[in-house]
Amino acid sequence: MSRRFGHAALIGRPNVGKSTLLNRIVDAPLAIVTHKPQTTRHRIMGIHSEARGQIVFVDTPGLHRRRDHALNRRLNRIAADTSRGVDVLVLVIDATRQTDEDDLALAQVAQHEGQSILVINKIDLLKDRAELLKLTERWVAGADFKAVVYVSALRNDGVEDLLSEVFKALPEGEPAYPEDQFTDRSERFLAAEMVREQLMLQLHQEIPYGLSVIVERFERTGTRIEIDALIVVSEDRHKGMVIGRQGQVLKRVGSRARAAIGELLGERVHLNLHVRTRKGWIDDEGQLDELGYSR
Ligand SMILES: Nc1nc2c(ncn2[C@@H]2O[C@H](COP(=O)(O)OP(=O)(O)OP(=O)(O)O)[C@@H](O)[C@H]2O)c(=O)[nH]1
Repeated sequence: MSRRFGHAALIGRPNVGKSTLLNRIVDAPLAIVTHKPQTTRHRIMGIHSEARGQIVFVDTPGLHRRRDHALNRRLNRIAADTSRGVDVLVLVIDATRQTDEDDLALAQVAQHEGQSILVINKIDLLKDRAELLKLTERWVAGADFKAVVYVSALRNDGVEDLLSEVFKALPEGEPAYPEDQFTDRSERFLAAEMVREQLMLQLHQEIPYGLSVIVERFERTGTRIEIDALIVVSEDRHKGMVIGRQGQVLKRVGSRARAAIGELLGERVHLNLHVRTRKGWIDDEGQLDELGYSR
């Protein structure tokens, strides 16, 4: 059997479960997952390798209706750029809830020249199978999908079916990455994302949007990895919230992130966190560059 190789983009509105699905596929906490929408800000690749071949999955930030911040405009552009030039578009929707932001993603599928697959995710939350049929009929009418796959990323149901459908849609080809590599991202980047994940879990709704994490030092000493990470907030009053009374919040973030990074990399980690205010960074093109957001 000849092997297949290609790229598949996961698209869909924020919070439908794209990151959870990507983590299932690569079997690692690669894309950060929280209960808050707009978590994914960067383009992340997850590489799946097996006997049938290799699929490079590209996770994209969910498309946003609001274009009033420079950050949102960049996120929408990354999502649109990513879906061009891939072999397969995988549109993910939430079985329990659709909004007009899903229509933005559907329009992207309708324009795509390659093949597309529809993933109806979170089926664990759906009690009535008849609902699922109605939902499917409605969505397949909107674009020319090669397949429809029912998934619960949370319970790891249907992920294998999705992989089979993607392989069918890919051209023959040899793997481009070593078989043990599961992402294109550096360990440094993954460490910063894990600190950001913990911050988002610990803080209130308002702050995480204006918050970024930079790893300033990532160094292997004999027995462990030493990491210095800087947390950037956009307002002074947020600094206190990140630190918490007697440093409690920051301490909790630090110990959980340290454990998560250690687990992902399989090594002992020492993590130092610092907090600094940079006013208005989410609207400042220069600071967005510096913080690593691609243009
Ligand atoms: N019940 C259930 N919840 C799910 C499932 N998949 C994802 N979720 C939850 O849905 C929420 C959003 O998941 P994410 O994976 O962050 O969604 P996303 O599409 O990557 O969101 P953005 O990063 O904002 O684009 C999280 O709370 C997940 O735990 C599923 O199959 N079933």
